[in-house]
Amino acid sequence: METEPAVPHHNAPAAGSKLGVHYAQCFGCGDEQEAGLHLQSTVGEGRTVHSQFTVTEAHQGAPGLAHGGLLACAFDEALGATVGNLLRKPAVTGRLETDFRRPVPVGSILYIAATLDGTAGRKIYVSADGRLDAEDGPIAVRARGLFVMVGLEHFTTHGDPEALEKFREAARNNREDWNINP
Ligand SMILES: CCCCCCCCCCCCCC(=O)SCCNC(=O)CCNC(=O)[C@H](O)C(C)(C)COP(=O)(O)OP(=O)(O)OC[C@H]1O[C@@H](n2cnc3c(N)ncnc32)[C@H](O)[C@@H]1OP(=O)(O)O
Repeated sequence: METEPAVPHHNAPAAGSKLGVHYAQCFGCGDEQEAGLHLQSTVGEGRTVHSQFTVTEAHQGAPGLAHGGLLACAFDEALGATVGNLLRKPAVTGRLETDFRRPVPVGSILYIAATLDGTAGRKIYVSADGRLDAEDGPIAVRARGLFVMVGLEHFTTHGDPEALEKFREAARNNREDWNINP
């Protein structure tokens, strides 16, 4: 199947919109996860989303340095937020590749710029660069992801239906519409 350009949903948030927490318990963005990454994201121009993540002592691997797995988590979240908010269709990570180019010290801010690269049927291709301490800082991490669109039953079958209902209620209160039938 040919890859086509990804077209943002007509109700996708406009450039400049700050994206809220999608789920309070999410390790990537949730505000009820004390040691979580607390990623904050804003929609950029075109098919981009910009996210920031401050590396704390809770995120160490080697002393004073971010753990690579947590950096991969930050990219999973940033790429997932890009897919979910721009396409507004439920999708899960099928594949995530990360290149770690520079060490990321505790106290750094990682500036992650993610772009929707294309779609092929249910597959969504997305990639991101993470720069150290400034939007034009040196690239520390690069990632490419393949997300796969799923129906809502993916979450009701495998996840926690009660928590999912609260999530949907919050989305309804925010008047967010999801296309749940990719
Ligand atoms: C309001 C909006 C707010 C939104 C905010 C949201 C923010 C969210 C932030 C959250 C961030 C965190 C996000 C997370 O952390 S999501 C959590 C981590 N991910 C998962 O748990 C997913 C687990 N995997 C699965 O459930 C299934 O394997 C899926 C659903 C992915 C596919 O199983 P399914 O049976 O349904 O489909 P299929 O197997 O026929 O595959 C379909 C197509 O895909 C291709 N394929 C599949 N896998 C791979 C692979 N690894 N490499 C290359 N290709 C792969 C496959 O070849 C096929 O292609 P084709 O043959 O058609 O060409």
